Amino acid sequence: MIYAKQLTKKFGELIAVNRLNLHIKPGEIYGFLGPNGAGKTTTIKMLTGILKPTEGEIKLLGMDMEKEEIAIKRSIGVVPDEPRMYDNLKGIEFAQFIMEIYKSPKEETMKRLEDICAAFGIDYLDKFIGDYSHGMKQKLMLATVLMRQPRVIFLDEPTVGLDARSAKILKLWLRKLANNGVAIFMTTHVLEIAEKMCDRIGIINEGKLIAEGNLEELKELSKEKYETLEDLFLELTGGNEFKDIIDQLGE
Ligand SMILES: Nc1ncnc2c1ncn2[C@@H]1O[C@H](COP(=O)(O)OP(=O)(O)OP(=O)(O)O)[C@@H](O)[C@H]1O
Repeated sequence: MIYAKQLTKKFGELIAVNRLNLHIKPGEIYGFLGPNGAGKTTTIKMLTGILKPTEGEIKLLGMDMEKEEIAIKRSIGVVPDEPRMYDNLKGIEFAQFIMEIYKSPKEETMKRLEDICAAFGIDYLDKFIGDYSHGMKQKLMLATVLMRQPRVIFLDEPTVGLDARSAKILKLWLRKLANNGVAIFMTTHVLEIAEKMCDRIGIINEGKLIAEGNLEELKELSKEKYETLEDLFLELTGGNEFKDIIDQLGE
């Protein structure tokens, strides 16, 4: 569903993503973790056709990004960390606009949108997007992606800005989609979410994928037997340099 081979992005001298290999299967929720500036968003941008890689190969749903970019973009769903929408449209107008762009069957998609809005507590489709909070925009963005039923979904920090209820609904919703064969690629800084939600986790640091596997496999990789993903993550990404500071702060 998601395949990347030797994926690399350079910004001048900086290698933001360095020879990344990924292989994500149908029904899998893949968590992509890494410290600030590690290369997560750059990876998502390349995988979703927003940014052209310097080197490497991308295939989504068996299609080659170089040859079938439009067909890929039509088939996938992307929820960016900063949802950009048209402030002068009402929520419902934005949803209809998306349906038209993607040529979604109207009646059926509208029915799904209603169900999603009911689940996420979206009762503001008749109001202008310009008057929404960050979380309200995030939920509308999610709804307009989910209503299209894409087979592959990318989410950049999906729970940021969501209240506890919406975050919980999102987790359940994504698991249901995965059970139906959808592949989900998400970044998060919330390690607890990765631990609870993801079937497999990849850790990127300074552009390189330094570890990958399910929770048990990742724990095997660490020098010490860690109980939590947080401790393991800190070890793998060099965060133990801060151990003294953490000790001073009394943890
Ligand atoms: N358009 C750009 N031009 C130059 N450098 C960039 C550009 N976009 C990203 N970078 C750099 O590439 C590196 C990776 O950035 P990226 O946004 O992918 O990190 P991230 O893992 O998503 O970080 P965060 O967790 O803070 O969102 C950083 O050093 C960043 O400064």
